[in-house]
Amino acid sequence: MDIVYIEGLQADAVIGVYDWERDIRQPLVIDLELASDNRRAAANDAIADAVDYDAISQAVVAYLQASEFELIETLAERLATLVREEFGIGWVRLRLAKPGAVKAATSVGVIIERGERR
Ligand SMILES: Nc1nc2c(c(=O)[nH]1)N=C([C@H](O)[C@@H](O)CO)CN2
Repeated sequence: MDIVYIEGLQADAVIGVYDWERDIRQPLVIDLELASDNRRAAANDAIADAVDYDAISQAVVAYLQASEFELIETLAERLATLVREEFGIGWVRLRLAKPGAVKAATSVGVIIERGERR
């Protein structure tokens, strides 16, 4: 299995459990590892045969900007489903960070893996 990755994808979203968080947008940072078999794309030198990190980045940012969940767990789960279903990705590892959430921490967040790694 090969991997196509996206690192440090940033967007602001309505996210959080507290009342004050429902009226503001907060920065989120996403890292994605996407299962791929890069051999066909490499052999044909064709984007049509590749996992298109640009198209996936655009879809993820659009989803983040429109989302209004309370928990980052929920958002992470929905993003993993979006990537797998819309782009036919068999396995994804997703790290969702909410850097401003805890004053004493550089960042907090979740890491999930969904699908079969093969
Ligand atoms: N496991 C989680 N813990 C917390 C979350 C969360 O989404 N998942 N959210 C918050 C608050 O919204 C916090 O980010 C405000 O600073 C607290 N704990």
